[in-house]
Amino acid sequence: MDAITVEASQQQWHTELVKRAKQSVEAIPLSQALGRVLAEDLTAQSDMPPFRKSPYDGFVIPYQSQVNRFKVIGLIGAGEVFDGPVAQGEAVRIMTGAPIPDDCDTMIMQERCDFDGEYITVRGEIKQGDNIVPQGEECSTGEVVIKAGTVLDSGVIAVAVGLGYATVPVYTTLKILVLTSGREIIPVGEPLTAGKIYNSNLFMLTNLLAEHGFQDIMTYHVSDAPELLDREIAKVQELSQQADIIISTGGVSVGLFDSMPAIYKAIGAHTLYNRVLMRPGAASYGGLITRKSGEYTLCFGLSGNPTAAYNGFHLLVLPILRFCQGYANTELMSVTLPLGAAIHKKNPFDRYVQGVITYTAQGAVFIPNRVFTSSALLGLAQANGLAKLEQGKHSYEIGDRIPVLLLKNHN
Ligand SMILES: Nc1nc2c(c(=O)[nH]1)N[C@H]1C(S)=C(S)[C@@H](COP(=O)(O)OP(=O)(O)OC[C@H]3O[C@@H](n4cnc5c(N)ncnc54)[C@H](O)[C@@H]3O)O[C@H]1N2
Ligand code: MOO
Repeated sequence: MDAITVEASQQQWHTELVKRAKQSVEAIPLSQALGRVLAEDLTAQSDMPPFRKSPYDGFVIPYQSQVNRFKVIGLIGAGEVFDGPVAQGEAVRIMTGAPIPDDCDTMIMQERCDFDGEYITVRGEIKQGDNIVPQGEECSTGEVVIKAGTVLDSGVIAVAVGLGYATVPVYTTLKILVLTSGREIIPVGEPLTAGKIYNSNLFMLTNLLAEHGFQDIMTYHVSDAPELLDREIAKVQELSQQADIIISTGGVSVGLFDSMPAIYKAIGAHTLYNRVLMRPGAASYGGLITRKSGEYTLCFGLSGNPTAAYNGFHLLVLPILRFCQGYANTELMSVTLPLGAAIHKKNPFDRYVQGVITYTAQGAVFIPNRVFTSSALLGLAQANGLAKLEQGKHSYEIGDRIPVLLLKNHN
C-alpha cells in the first residue's frame, strides 16, 4: 500500500464516512449541555428583545417639542407593564429593562432630571426617540440564531436560555477507546527501571481528547508481548464493540514487536492507509471496522513517539473526530505567521514543526520548538502552534512567512 499525504488521508475518510449513518441525536437539559454539539438550528421563539425597553433608570415621555417639564404619573419596574395612557406633558418613571409604555417614544436618564416628587424638569435638550431599545433589535421571531454544529459553550448556552430553550437537541457523544502499547511502557508512579519509560502518551491522548470535548473514553494497554497477544487481541475486540473510535499509539511501524496493524486486522479492520507522507508521524495507520449491524468503528494508529503522536492526533485524527461528532467547523484554524527563528532541515516530505506563537509589538511570531523530532517530548508542554514546512524546501529564515495551525483555538 502506498504512503499518502495528510490531505489524501482526510479525503479518504470523508469518502468512507459519506456512506455511513449520521450520529444519533438526543435532547438534554441546558444545565448538562456544556461542550456538547448542537444537532439542529436554534430559532428565535420571539423577537429579541421581545418588547421595546429602557436601557437606563429614568423617565419616559411622549416627546413634545419645546417642553421640558412633565408630571410623573406612574412607575414601572423591570418585569412590570404600564398599560395606562400617557398624555402629552406626562412622564412615567422607569427602571432599566422595563417595557416602554405604548404612548411613549423618548427616555431621559434620571441624572438629567430634577424630580420634586411630582414633576420632573429636564436639563438640556431632549431628543425625540432617545434611549429606546427597539423590539427585535437583535432578531425577529423565527430567525435562525444558532446553527446546528455549534459547540454549546457558555455564551451559546446563555443565548439558548435567553431564547427560551430548556432542552436542546445534541449529537450523542462518541465513545473512544485509547490504546497504548509496548512492554517498555510503565504507569507513572512506579519506579523507573532499565529500559522502561512512563506512559506519557496515555495522558497526552486522553487529555487532548478531553480538551477537545471528547469525554467518553476507555483505555487499555497492549504489552506487545507475543505470548500475551491472543489474550490482548480478545480484550481489544471486546472493548472495540462499544467504541465508535479507536486511537492507538505505538506498535505501528515495522519493528518485530509492532503488532498494532495485526491487532486491527484481527478485530476486523479494513486498512485505508498505513503510512503518511509527513514527518514526524509517517508511521500512521487508518482503518475501518464495519459491523453486520451497519455500525462502524474508525481506527487510528499513531506512532509511539510523542511528537509524532501529538502531530498525528491534530492532523489525521481530530478533524475526522470533529466531523463524526457533528461539528460544523472540523478543521483547526490556520494562520500565516513570520518565523521567529531559522530552520535548516532536510524535508523530503512535508514537515510539521511544533512551536509557540508569541505576540510582539510587530504582531504574532512563530518560534519553533528547539527539538521537534519524532521522539521529542518536552516541547509538548509549550506548543500552541504547528507549522507546515513544504516538502523539498530545506531552508527557512527568520521572517519567512509560513502556515501555522492554531492548536489551542478551537470552537
Ligand atoms: N526500520 C524502520 N524503523 C522505523 C521506521 C521505519 O520505517 N523503518 N519508522 C520509524 C518511525 S517514522 C517512527 S515514528 C517509529 C514509529 O514507531 P511505532 O509507532 O511503531 O512506535 P513504537 O516503536 O512502539 O514506539 C516508538 C517510540 O515511542 C515510545 N512510546 C511508545 N508508546 C509510548 C507511550 N505510550 N508513551 C510514551 N512513549 C511511548 C517508545 O518507547 C519508542 O521510543 O518507528 C521508527 N522506526
Ligand atoms: O513516523 Mo516517524 O514520526 O516519521 O518519525
